[in-house]
Amino acid sequence: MTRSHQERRPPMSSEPVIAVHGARATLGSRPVLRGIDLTVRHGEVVALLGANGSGKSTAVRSVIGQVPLTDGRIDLFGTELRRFRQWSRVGYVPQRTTAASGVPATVREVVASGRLSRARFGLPSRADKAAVEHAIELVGLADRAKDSVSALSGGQHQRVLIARALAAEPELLIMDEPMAGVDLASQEVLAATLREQVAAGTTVLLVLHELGPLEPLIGRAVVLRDGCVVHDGPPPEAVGQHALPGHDHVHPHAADEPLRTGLLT
Ligand SMILES: Nc1ncnc2c1ncn2[C@@H]1O[C@H](COP(=O)(O)OP(=O)(O)OP(=O)(O)O)[C@@H](O)[C@H]1O
Repeated sequence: MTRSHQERRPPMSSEPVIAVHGARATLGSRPVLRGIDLTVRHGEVVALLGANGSGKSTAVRSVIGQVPLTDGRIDLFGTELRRFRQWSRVGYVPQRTTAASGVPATVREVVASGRLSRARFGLPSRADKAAVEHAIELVGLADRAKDSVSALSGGQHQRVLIARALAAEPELLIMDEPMAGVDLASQEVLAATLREQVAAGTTVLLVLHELGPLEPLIGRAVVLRDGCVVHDGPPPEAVGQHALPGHDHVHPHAADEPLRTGLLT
């Protein structure tokens, strides 16, 4: 990332970046998280793995405050979630949806929206604009910056979402299945982008259904089953080949999904 990104980093703290203790959450009447513990320390790259419906998305959505806990506690950067306000330190890339957004925003506008949490006094500063351009370059879309996002492929959409998260130069990047439905060329761009973030010291929590091209970056894997952690340690070797014991993940983004997907939903 940029020099300013490196310089901006606070001194290494012994506080975990994410600390989840005994987290329970219910969606509808269904207990989806059933007492999860998860700790992510500064500079770690942690993959959250598990079968469809095991609670991965719910777990990361609870970490960013989108799903309330019925029990347990979550701290971000040493602050209890309900008192945490420093959201510009956190970049979030949601799971890609297939709903059309219909929003005729350009690539640059969508990426710039990710910088709003850092902009002061309303107008974007020179540094804000530079960070937006840098994020667009990182994901290899500089030549598409003025194009409407509705003209992009699914993989390019995903790159825009990631650039939007990177525009704020977050210290913690949380991504929900960033490789889902992404073509090989975009996967390589995303892996290179992530490598650069990790080298700059960014802490990363990723929901994945296979390690794939990100495998060399992953330091630890946490595997969920039925809302419980069943493994927390080295990435299971066979995950890249879909051979995790009990693996029954069916990918939600099948090849026949529409190319145009909702960016802002
Ligand atoms: N809004 C909701 N209301 C009720 N149940 C829900 C809701 N959202 C998710 N669920 C259920 O909660 C469970 C966990 O869902 P979640 O999306 O966290 O799983 P996941 O591990 O991320 O799955 P996937 O790999 O398919 O994305 C599933 O059984 C799902 O059907």
